[in-house]
Amino acid sequence: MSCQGSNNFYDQEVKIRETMGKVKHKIVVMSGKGGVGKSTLSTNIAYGLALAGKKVGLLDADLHGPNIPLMLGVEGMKLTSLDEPLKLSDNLKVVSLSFYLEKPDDPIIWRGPAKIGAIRQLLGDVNWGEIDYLVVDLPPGTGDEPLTVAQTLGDTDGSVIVTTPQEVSILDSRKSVKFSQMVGMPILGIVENMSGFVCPHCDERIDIFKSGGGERAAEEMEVDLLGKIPMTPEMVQAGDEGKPYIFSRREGVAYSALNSVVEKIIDKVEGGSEDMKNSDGIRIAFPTNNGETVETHFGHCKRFAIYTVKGQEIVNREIVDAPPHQPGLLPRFLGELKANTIITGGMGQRAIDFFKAQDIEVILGATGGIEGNLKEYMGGALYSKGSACSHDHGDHACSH
Ligand SMILES: Nc1ncnc2c1ncn2[C@@H]1O[C@H](COP(=O)(O)OP(=O)(O)OP(=O)(O)O)[C@@H](O)[C@H]1O
Repeated sequence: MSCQGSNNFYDQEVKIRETMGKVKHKIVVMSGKGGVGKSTLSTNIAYGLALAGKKVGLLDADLHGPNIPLMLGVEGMKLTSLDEPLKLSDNLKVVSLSFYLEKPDDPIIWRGPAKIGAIRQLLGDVNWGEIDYLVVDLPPGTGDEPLTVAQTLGDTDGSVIVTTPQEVSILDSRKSVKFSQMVGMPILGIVENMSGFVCPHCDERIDIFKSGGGERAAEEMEVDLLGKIPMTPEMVQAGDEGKPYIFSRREGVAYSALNSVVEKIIDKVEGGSEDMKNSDGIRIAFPTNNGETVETHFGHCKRFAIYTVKGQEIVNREIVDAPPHQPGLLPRFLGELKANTIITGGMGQRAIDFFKAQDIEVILGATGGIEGNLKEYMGGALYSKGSACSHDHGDHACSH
C-alpha cells in the first residue's frame, strides 16, 4: 500500500488536511469493546444518510475486523489504487483496508506504527471528492488506533458510541465518552444496540437481557441517547447478505429505530449545534390563545406563536394550532417544529424534563404581550423568572 501513497509525514499531513477539507461533516462510530454492532451501525448510518440524499463516504478503519465490505455485499473486491473509493451508488462510496489485501480473510498482523501509517495513508490519499458526510468505523476500544484516527481526522462533528443493554456497558461507554472528551471530539450520543428482541412474526419487542444499560449510561454521563436498536434476526441476515437492513427492510421496529438515529444525527450535525442554530436562526415558541399575549395555561393553549430570529432580527412569525393535551406530546410537537426555546408562564417539572429531552430551553415567568417578551429575550433581559411548580401538572402550566 505504502508504495503508492505519500510517505513523508509532513506531506501526508498536508494531504490529509486537503482531503478532509472537502468533507463537510465527519462522524466516527466507536465502541468500548468489540462485537456490539459498531460496523452494523456504521453501515446502516452511512446508508441511511445516503438515502436521505446526502453524499456519503464510509471508511472502514477497523483494521482487525474490516467486515464492512461483507455487510455491503462487496467482499473480495480489489482496488489497485488508493485514489478512488469504491462507488456503491450516486450517494455512497466506501473504502476498506480489505480492498487492498491479497485475501480478505488474511489476518492483519502489523505492529502499531505500521497500522497507524496505513490509517494515515487511507485518510490522506483516498480521494472522496466533495462529500457531505464521512462516516468512520473506528477500531473498537480506546487504544492507539482509534486515538490515531480521531486525532488525524481533525475537527469531527462528533462520535456515535455504540453499546449494549447490559449493566457492564455503562463502564464501556464511560471509557468511550472519556476518550471523546480527551481528544476534544463532541459526542453526538449513545446507541443501545441489541436492545431487546423483536419477534420476526409479530414485530413485538421483548427484553431478553437486562435492558437499559446504554440508556442509563447516557443519563449518567449526560449525553444523548440516539436510540435503542432491538436485536433482530433479520439484521444478521441483512449483514450477511450484504444488503444493509435500513436499505432492504424499510419497515418495522428496528427500521424505525435506525431511521430515527439517522434523523437525529442529521439534526444534530446540521441544525442542532449552537453555531448552526444561530446561523440558521433560532425558533422561539409562545403558547397563546389570541396570538398576542402569552397564555399562562400552557398545556391548554389553543395555538403557538413561533418566531424565527436571526441575530437581532425577527425573520418569520407563524401561528400553529396546538395538538390535543397529552403528557409529553407538546414538547415532541414543538421539537418537530424545530423550536429551540419555549417562553411561558409556568410549567410542571415533568413537562420541563420533557422539553429538556427535546433540547428545548424553557423560560418561565413570562406574562403579557408576546412581542414585548420576545424583545426582552432578544436583548438578553428575559431569563427564567419562575421555578417549576412543586406539584405535577404534566404539560399543564400554572402560575400559582
Ligand atoms: N441489532 C442487531 N440484531 C441482531 N444482530 C445484530 C444486531 N447488531 C449487530 N448484530 C450482529 O452482531 C454481529 C456483530 O456485529 P458487528 O460486526 O457490527 O459488531 P462490531 O462491534 O463492529 O464488531 P467488531 O468489533 O468485531 O468489528 C454481526 O453478526 C451482526 O450482524
